[in-house]
Amino acid sequence: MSNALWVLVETRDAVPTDAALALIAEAGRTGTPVEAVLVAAEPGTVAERAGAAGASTVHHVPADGRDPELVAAALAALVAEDAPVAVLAPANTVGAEALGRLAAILDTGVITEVTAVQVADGVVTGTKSGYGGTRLVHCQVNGGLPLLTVRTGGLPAPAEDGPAATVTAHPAPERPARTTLVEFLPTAGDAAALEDARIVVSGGRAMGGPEGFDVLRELATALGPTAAVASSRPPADSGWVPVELEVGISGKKVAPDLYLACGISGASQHLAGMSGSRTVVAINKDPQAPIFTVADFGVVGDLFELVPAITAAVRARS
Ligand SMILES: Cc1cc2nc3c(=O)[nH]c(=O)nc-3n(C[C@H](O)[C@H](O)[C@H](O)COP(=O)(O)OP(=O)(O)OC[C@H]3O[C@@H](n4cnc5c(N)ncnc54)[C@H](O)[C@@H]3O)c2cc1C
Repeated sequence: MSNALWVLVETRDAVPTDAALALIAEAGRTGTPVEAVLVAAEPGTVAERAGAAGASTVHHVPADGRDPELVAAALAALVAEDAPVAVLAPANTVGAEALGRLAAILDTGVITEVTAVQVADGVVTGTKSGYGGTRLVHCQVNGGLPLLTVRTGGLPAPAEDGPAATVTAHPAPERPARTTLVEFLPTAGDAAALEDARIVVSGGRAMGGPEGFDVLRELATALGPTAAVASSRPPADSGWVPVELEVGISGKKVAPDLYLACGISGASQHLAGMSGSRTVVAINKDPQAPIFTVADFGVVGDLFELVPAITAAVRARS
């Protein structure tokens, strides 16, 4: 059995995502050796970047890493050769589905949406929010190989000062027959940015329509490329923004450094998607709005006056 934590590394245009590199560094903070698993046509720059972030080895499987069924099959074949201490993946669409499938293949448990990982005496524990975002809980897998999806938005960027990792080549998995990925459709640009964003500017029903989100996009643009726009459920349900921008129990789970909730009341279903955020700032006209109970900083006022003023202040500083 390998004594390492395995981290599933995703790439965009053959470059590892910031989320994957941050997850390698988070795994390294447990004091356990870290190895990366890359499912992609070519290793690209992953050996250098993953090594610099703290991985000693990159297990390279030449297959389409955007297909969760292939990723699960690749991981299952690797685990059969050399089982790790645990497998970690970013808590995004591919990571969640791939580890869910892997759990079914290996008959083990998967802990989803964790915000921190600990390893003590070989036992892996994931910290996650529970009970609608009102509590933090520690979870462990009983018996089988622990699988964990990790929210990466709030993880610090790695130092990237380590040596390049060794690349170990593995054969492509046999294609599982249950599904065929026919075509990748483009997602909204906003949606692609949300999962890795360190700042999330989120709007609720108070935005009033699609054009209401313009003030949030202007603020996100002023804050720079690490900022992205999100929404509560009503704007997504009403078609004001793409459904991929919805945050909550039935939407995306985000854990950025800063979550700015604008005109969002703070329903438990929404809190479940953003309670892992490091700092929450809320703007709401109603001083009794429940969002203020979870906010680190609250501003009672009209978002259509306050948000443009914040944007102007950010632009003035930069
Ligand atoms: C099964 C289920 C799943 C759900 N899943 C989700 C989910 O994943 N995500 C989610 O978000 N919701 C989800 N919901 C819906 C959830 O219960 C709430 O209805 C929803 O979150 C409310 O959205 P909101 O805060 O934008 O709107 P509202 O609750 O209507 O709040 C709007 C807020 O804006 C404030 N406001 C109005 N005008 C202004 C202004 N000009 N300036 C500043 N503040 C202003 C108001 O004071 C109010 O607090 C789910 C519900 C169910 C039943």
